[in-house]
Amino acid sequence: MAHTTASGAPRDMVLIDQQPTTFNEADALVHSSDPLHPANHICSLCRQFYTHGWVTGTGGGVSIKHGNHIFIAPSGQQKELMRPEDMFVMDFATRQYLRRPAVLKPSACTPLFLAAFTQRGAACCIHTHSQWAVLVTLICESGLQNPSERNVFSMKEIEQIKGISRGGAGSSEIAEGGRKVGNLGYFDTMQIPIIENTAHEEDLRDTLEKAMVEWPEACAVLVRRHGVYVWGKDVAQAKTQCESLDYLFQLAVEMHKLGLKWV
Ligand SMILES: CSC[C@@H](O)[C@@H](O)C(=O)COP(=O)(O)O
Ligand SMILES: [Zn+2]
Repeated sequence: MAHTTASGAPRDMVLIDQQPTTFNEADALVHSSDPLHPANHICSLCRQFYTHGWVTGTGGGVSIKHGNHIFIAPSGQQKELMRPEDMFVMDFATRQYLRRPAVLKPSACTPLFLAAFTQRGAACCIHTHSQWAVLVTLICESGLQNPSERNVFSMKEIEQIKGISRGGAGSSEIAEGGRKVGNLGYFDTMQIPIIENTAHEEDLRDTLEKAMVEWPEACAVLVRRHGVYVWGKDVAQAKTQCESLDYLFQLAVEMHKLGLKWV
């Protein structure tokens, strides 16, 4: 059995740095025997997402909002090897870290995850580097599907579209801002905006927030040549929407190769 950390360092070294002999209040935030506790859940989700090719090579990530606490994985670490004690915990109201593991840095995706929690009332946000998501943004960029839709991915009349909600988070009939909620129907056109990539992940925040405002029904934002951010009112909704979208992105790429139109 490999006794190494997500960064590849011997596990014992990090245990000395990160696990004080006295179990303090900050550490209590990430220790639970409940597999659905956010600190445990992020680790198991990352292991699953790794097998889909969504978070390989340290890319991508996931964050969970639990009450007033935001759980965030560390930056630049192997996502499939995450441990609960590697998690950062932020107070949502004050944006102060309640727990910062020594040595590690919080994910560069943090401002993007916070945008989903703040603007959409989401409780989970997933970022993938899925090749299907990247390819869809490249096909849109080429204008070969629809020259007037380089900044949005549209699809309709595919059964899996019914797995996508309008807005991704919220449970009432009409959410804040007047947008409709509930899932898309078979004859609805699903539209996912595409924003341009930036040199640094955190610099995506302004355009991602703008896209959230301009596309109030979208439950995700594609990032050109990079991946996708998908959110939901809870972990289950964020995860299943991410799965449905990845299915649709792959299908779209295969349809494109066959010369078929998406809408
Ligand atoms: C392969 S590096 C990818 C990163 O630059 C970034 O795009 C990403 O998704 C993960 O950022 P991280 O700060 O490691 O959580
Ligand atoms: Zn990324």
